Amino acid sequence: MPSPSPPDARPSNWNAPNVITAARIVATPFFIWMLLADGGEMGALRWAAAIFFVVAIATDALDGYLARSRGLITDLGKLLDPIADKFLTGGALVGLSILGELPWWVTAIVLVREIGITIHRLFEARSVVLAAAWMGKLKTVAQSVAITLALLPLASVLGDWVVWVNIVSMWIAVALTVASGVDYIVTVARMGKGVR
Ligand SMILES: O=P(O)(O)OC[C@H](O)CO
Repeated sequence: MPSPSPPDARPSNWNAPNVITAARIVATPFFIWMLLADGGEMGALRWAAAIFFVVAIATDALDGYLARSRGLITDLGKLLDPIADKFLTGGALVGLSILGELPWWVTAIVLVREIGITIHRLFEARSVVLAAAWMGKLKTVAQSVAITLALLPLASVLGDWVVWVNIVSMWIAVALTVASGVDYIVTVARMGKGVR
């Protein structure tokens, strides 16, 4: 009599958290189109783009929670989730710079860090999959807050002080982007030397 095959302990790559992450990647070009189509006019499409961004960021928290709480953490998820975050935040920053609402140097610093770390993470994945560190997650939160403030046409409703809050939040996001990039490089260097 054939013995029952042992249950596969590894979760499938195409589980709910990873499907949500992939959906975020597929939907991001639509967000960029809405942002640019409004031409900085702060009309309905701009509101739609801002709401899309907030919902997409919320699903980022949701898929992370689902993966951790249901034991659905996979190597694919560890690679895909940061890529989805970078595609969304990078797309928002490029869109804001194209619209003339954000200096290109801010977008350039963030893109260099994000693309550099992504390429390195994909390269390293042949031997070890490096999940996001706490500082990288904090950086993503700071970027999300700054971008949300930049996307929402709040200054016309609440006053110019919102602009200053946005500028400060963007500085914090850029500082954390650089700091978490350095943290990533130091961690990888220490791993290379066998230090944990
Ligand atoms: O800084 P990274 O590249 O590790 O990515 C952080 C993630 O986006 C956090 O969800």
